[in-house]
Amino acid sequence: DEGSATATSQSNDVEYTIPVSIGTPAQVLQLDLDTGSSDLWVFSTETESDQVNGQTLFDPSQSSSASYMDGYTWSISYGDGSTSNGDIYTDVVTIGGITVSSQAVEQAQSVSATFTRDSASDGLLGMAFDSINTAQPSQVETFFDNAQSSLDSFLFTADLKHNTDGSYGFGYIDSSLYTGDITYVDVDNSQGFWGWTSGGYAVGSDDYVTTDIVGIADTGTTLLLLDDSIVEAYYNEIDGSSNSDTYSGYVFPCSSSVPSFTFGVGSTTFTIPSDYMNTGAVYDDDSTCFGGLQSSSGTGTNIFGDVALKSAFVVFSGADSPTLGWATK
Ligand SMILES: O=C(CNCCc1c[nH]c2ccccc12)Nc1scc(-c2ccccc2)c1C(=O)NCc1ccccc1
Repeated sequence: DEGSATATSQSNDVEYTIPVSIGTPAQVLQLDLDTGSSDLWVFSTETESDQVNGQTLFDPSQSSSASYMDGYTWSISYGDGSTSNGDIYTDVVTIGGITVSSQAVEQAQSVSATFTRDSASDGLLGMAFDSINTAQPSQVETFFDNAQSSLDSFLFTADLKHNTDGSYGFGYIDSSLYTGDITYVDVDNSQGFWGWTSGGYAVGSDDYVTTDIVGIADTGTTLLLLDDSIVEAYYNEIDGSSNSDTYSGYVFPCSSSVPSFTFGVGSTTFTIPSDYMNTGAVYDDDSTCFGGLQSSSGTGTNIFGDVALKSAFVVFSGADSPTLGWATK
């Protein structure tokens, strides 16, 4: 099979959600497809009611195909400090026309404030590798792994767009979504992520700097998070920029002009346009803007999040030796 689903940009590209059908009859939730984690979890009728804020709740009691996984629990914490946990049912899950008949659907019994506030997302669809799934007493598999036998090709694609809807493809590559060739790079999934190494970077029209940047392709992280040396070189080019404690990152006057950012992929390069590098005004001052490039110090890895991924058509190819494909669009 092959299929695709609309990737809806939420709140100016903070995250991208897709419709996921769960249960019989189908209950459709908007989930944040996240290549940086491996738990499929949903807001549920089991979620603490004071932690729900407009999200659509999955109700296993209304699904004739739901089956409780007795004794199973899950508990996840993300690097930004947000957390969620609960118990697990299996049920039929369909995404972009691809159906997995018995997918572990982790029910949130508790979520942290970040998720409560995020009314645009009814949960996460983890699409990293099974080794970092948090289910106990034993791990459960991702939708991507469970769908492998029914996908024409064992891959999914991301065509994320700036302030508009893009798409995720499953099991096939839609050649109308990109131009030129797809450049494939090796993936190191030893940490459970879509890990890869970029060959270097350039700030605006400055010279390209050849240097290995080891990072992950992460649709679940909004920003591009890189080493301090690169981040400092970038903000040196923006008048009035500073690393703000108040806003926990680099900010600059919204009137400043902002350079593009280029990163290496194999023997080619991709350029993030200037307007993707400005995420807009901070919450309490509309003349101060927050940068799309921020420091990765403290994260344990460089993260090519949505700011970088939406500059390309990206193929997540999950054979035994997984690869990442990048194409211009
Ligand atoms: O967890 C994921 C992917 N799922 C995110 C789901 C999610 C987590 N809050 C969410 C809030 C809304 C929607 C989805 C999510 N990626 C990785 S790998 C390493 C780190 C990390 C480790 C240590 C320190 C920092 C990052 C993260 C991380 O926390 N990213 C989110 C983030 C990164 C920076 C700032 C904010 C969030």
